[in-house]
Amino acid sequence: MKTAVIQFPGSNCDADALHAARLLLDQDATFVWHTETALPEGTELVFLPGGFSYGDHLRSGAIAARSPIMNAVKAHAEAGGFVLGVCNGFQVLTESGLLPGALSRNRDLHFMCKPVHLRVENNKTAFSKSYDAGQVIEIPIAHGEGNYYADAATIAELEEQGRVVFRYADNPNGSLNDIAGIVNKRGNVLGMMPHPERAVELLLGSEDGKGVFESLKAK
Ligand SMILES: NC(=O)CC[C@H](N)C(=O)O
Repeated sequence: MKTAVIQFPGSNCDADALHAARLLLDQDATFVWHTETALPEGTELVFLPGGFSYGDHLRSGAIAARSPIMNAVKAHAEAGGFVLGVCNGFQVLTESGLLPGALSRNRDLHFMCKPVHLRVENNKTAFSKSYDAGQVIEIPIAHGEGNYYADAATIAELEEQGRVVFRYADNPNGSLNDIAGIVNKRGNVLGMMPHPERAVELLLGSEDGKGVFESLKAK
């Protein structure tokens, strides 16, 4: 699966994202700088990595969401292409309107960096089909603003449509309904705060994140 990893000033999980993509999806995965206006020909997956784009100035992901490459990312998503946003990438997706809701300061106002347990709530999506329904996986979080919020109608819609893909087993940040990852209505855009790319080899402590990439590969 041909993958483009978008780099913003302040991205810091871009190398890990590229490594995971090359390991599990496609040797030819490439970086794309945020000032570009087009994705490489034939891109199937856009990977928005974690980090502190623009130093989290204004709000996490707010400036990155308005960078030139995002027009191409939106067009890619509208055409049905896959988009995976992890951590700051999830924040960029909510800020750009590709996913609903917002990520606000963690409940305890601390940056948190630790492995957490997630329950796979929906294993029918292109990003989760290699997991079992209800499977509990261990993937690290590393964020200060991962507290998922949306209005009650949006939360109800996400739940009714099975769009909560990953839920925290032990909510670390105050996210409504323990939400750790959601998909858009069409199912081709996933945002999640935990970092699957940091859990793709046992050397890293867990390989439970591999399923996200293996699901995409099997799509
Ligand atoms: N690892 C990350 O992507 C950090 C995300 C974000 N800037 C935060 O701290 O909330």
